[in-house]
Amino acid sequence: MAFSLGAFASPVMCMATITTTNHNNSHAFEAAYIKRAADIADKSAGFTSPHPNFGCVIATAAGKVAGEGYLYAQGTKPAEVQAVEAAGELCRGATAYLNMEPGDCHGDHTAVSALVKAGITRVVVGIRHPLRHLRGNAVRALRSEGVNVDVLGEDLQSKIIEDALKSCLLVNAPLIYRTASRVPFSVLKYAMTLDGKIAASSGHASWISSKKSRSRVFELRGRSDAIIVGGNTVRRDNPRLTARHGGGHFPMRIVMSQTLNLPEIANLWDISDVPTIVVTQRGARKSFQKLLASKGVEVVEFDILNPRDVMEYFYDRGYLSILWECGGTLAAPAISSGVIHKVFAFVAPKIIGGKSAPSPVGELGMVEMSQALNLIDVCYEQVGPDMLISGFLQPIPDLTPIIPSVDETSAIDPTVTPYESSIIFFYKTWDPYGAFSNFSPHPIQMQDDSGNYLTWSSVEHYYQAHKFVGVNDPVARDCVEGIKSAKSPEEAARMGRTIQRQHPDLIRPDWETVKIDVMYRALKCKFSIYPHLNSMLLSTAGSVLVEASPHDLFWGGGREGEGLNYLGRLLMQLRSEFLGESSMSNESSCLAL
Ligand SMILES: NC(=O)C1=CN([C@@H]2O[C@H](COP(=O)(O)OP(=O)(O)OC[C@H]3O[C@@H](n4cnc5c(N)ncnc54)[C@H](OP(=O)(O)O)[C@@H]3O)[C@@H](O)[C@H]2O)C=CC1
Ligand SMILES: Nc1c(N[C@@H]2O[C@H](COP(=O)(O)O)[C@@H](O)[C@H]2O)[nH]c(=O)[nH]c1=O
Repeated sequence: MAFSLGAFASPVMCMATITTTNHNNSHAFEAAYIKRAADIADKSAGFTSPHPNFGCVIATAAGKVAGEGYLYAQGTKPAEVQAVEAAGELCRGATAYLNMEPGDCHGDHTAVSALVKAGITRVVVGIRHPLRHLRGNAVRALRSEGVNVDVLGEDLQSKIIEDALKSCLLVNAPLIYRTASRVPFSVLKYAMTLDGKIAASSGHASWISSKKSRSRVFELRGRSDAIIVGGNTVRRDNPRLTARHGGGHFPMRIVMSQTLNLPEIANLWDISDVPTIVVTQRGARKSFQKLLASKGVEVVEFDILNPRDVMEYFYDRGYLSILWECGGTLAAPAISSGVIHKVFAFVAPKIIGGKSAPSPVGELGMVEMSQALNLIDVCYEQVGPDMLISGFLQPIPDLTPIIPSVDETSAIDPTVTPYESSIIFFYKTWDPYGAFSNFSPHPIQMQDDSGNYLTWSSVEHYYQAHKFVGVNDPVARDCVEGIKSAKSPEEAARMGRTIQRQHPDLIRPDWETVKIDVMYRALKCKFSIYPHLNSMLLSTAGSVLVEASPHDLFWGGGREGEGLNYLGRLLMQLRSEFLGESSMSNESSCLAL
């Protein structure tokens, strides 16, 4: 079977290759059905936003497709329900293939109960739901109903399965990127001549790419929530930016203009078919803002108009994917601020020349080829006479790990089952598990290098001060004393971090290698000498512990599990060690208070 992944995920001449082995052969059917589910899920791209694209294929034990379905638009019948209805009685004992674990926005488990009631006995899931509050729920619910669930990459592993898994990631790439980066998934698209120009030096650009390529652009538009251009493109091209002939939905149009020095009459101000939003600098041409408002064009002012702030704003408004069709002036800051995830470049076999003719990306401040940004997962596809080159600027984020990697989980704590364990988040001291925070008011007594026991007001005091311990400099010794007598853990943290930033020369040279051990010793003392803390830690056995710091990506878990969560890991390691000991023992370098 051969299925295409659609415009954002074109399979044509992709760099990834599949090597077939015996193991792969046994997974070939599984992979084909999952790819089919991803393929039909892709049909709704643009319509389901901000929901994911869901597809479901039901196959009988004999390998016959009995029913299919995909989520047509948000609020419509779930893919699983449609597939079950189509398959009818053939569902009994059949396998359902889902490109993504179903969500459960309304709390009614519609998809799960449809599969269970229909008599499906096995479900193969492409990827777990990317949103943390939904991730794992449906898989757990199906398993608790006795359905055999296999998740790609977890329960099924082979090269061919990896490839099918990738199809599932690609079909919901916008949601995955949006979740990880907290900006909408952004694609920069441009058409350029073979000599790298997006217009003649006069600014004339219609047309560089062929009609076939431009039809492809309509498709890309139809998969996006909005299209962005800069002020110059509006002044020069008077674009419409509609998805005409594309068959997709009609995206919003967004114009970024600092000056608002824009024409009074423009195609984009005609909002009879699609709305337009103009984003601008606060206070820019108030009279023009009024004119736009009178035509029904929404104007949004920013203190400083830049791509990142604009993208964060549209993230908050729920946008999933954005197509940038600007020129190089705006494309450059969009790339350098890290908001562009994917590039679609249509290269036409034409040469226009011209020293001042614009190119697709303006100044990025790079001076050596070694600084060039390399695209990932590059695809080459011929569209009419043009070549379409597409690829990602940032790798597809891995949202699954919490500890962070599945392989490491059992090494850290064998009581934790990756994916299926509940997660206990802690962060602020007033949270239910706030005592796990290093800021909790639990003094510890630790032996110093000379064997004397010193009291530290909190783990944080001890940790921050040890950045400067052993440095042969009176200023470093003062830092240790200053942090030790800080009035609160917050103050200790502030002092330690500020001095580290301003005087990196005062930090002990081995800090990066010893800091985990420093923290481990302090935590071991804290959880050894306070019996109620020890019990609290043991009571969490089997759960993943995550410090829910959105900022600290080393000690904390980050906003969406992207952090390394070293504090959570150390606590799980300690828990495992305590559970392995018959009685609580005190570390020799730590004294009970
Ligand atoms: N072949 C192709 O694929 C395409 C070709 N073109 C061609 O390119 C030319 C226009 O390119 P270009 O001049 O680069 O136009 P852009 O579309 O990149 O627009 C640049 C404008 O964007 C606005 N802007 C808002 N915020 C920022 C910011 N933070 N940084 C930079 N600019 C910002 C400014 O508008 P303001 O001045 O109003 O404040 C600026 O002048 C035209 O000839 C057009 O035909 C354009 C798009 C695609
Ligand atoms: N010149 C050029 C493109 N230019 C882009 O398309 C916009 C015009 O869109 P519309 O008014 O809807 O047809 C224009 O402002 C610019 O953003 N695109 C392409 O695929 N190929 C081309 O050769």
